Amino acid sequence: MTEPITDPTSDPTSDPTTAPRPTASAARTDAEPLLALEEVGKRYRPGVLALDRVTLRVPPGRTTGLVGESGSGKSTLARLALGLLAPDGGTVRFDGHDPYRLRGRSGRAVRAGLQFVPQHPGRSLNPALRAGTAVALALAAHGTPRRERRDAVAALFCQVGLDPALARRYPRELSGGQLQRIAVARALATRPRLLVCDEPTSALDRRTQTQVLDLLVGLQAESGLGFLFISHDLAVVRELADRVTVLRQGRVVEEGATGELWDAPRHPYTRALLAAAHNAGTTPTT
Ligand SMILES: Nc1ncnc2c1ncn2[C@@H]1O[C@H](COP(=O)(O)OP(=O)(O)OP(=O)(O)O)[C@@H](O)[C@H]1O
Repeated sequence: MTEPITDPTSDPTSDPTTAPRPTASAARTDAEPLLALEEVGKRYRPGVLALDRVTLRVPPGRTTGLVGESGSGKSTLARLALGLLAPDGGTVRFDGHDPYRLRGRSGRAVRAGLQFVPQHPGRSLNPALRAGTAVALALAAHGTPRRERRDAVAALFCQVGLDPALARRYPRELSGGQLQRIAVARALATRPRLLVCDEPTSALDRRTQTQVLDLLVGLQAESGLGFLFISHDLAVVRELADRVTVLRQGRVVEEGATGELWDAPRHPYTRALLAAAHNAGTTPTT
């Protein structure tokens, strides 16, 4: 993004430079967010402003959806949330800590609470390792004793709805849906409080997408996990998000409760995303 962003809307309440920041509505959900990005900016190099004063919060046990088309800054925001990048401006806090500065033993303990579910689990799993070994390595990194790992792997496979026998398979021997469940199992190995899910279902067919979404909903109900759920597809986000932030060219154009945003989108860009979702017929069937 090289030029200042011009907003085509004539609705002044939709303009991020004039509209009130969504603090009041965010504050309504919970007093203390688990993840909070406040007025965050990120510039990769002069002229490439990936994020501009973005505020987004995920309360404990809740789901915040982040939508926007390709290049809007979603993955950059995910990397900031995970502490893989430092912001140029603003603050990022997970459980009160700056994730970029979590170091040492105490830092690792906090960091264990923050995990990632990628878009293409097949690419993030080592093809030379059996699926169970990948999960066991995550358990080992979290300090689970060797003698407990086999049972813990089996329990995690069961938790994500997989037959523990699949732990012996290599990634190439598993379906996309199975790989995504293993990615979730691996993320759960550290008993996280928040999962950052970056397009976790966009590489899956509709039926498998629904199954993975159901899995995430079930995990949240079971263990109070929070999700930052990132997608270009509003229809998918609608399935699980309590609130949605709409990002366009690095700026928040709209934020609100999912149902309200779905029923009465204020910004033309949100309306365009919704229309695209309707036209593509991407609303998952349940
Ligand atoms: N490492 C990088 N170096 C320079 N520019 C980058 C880098 N990563 C991302 N960008 C730029 O920052 C902007 C936001 O990119 P980002 O990947 O965060 O968007 P996105 O919404 O996740 O896109 P997609 O859905 O295609 O993954 C884009 O203009 C992109 O070209």
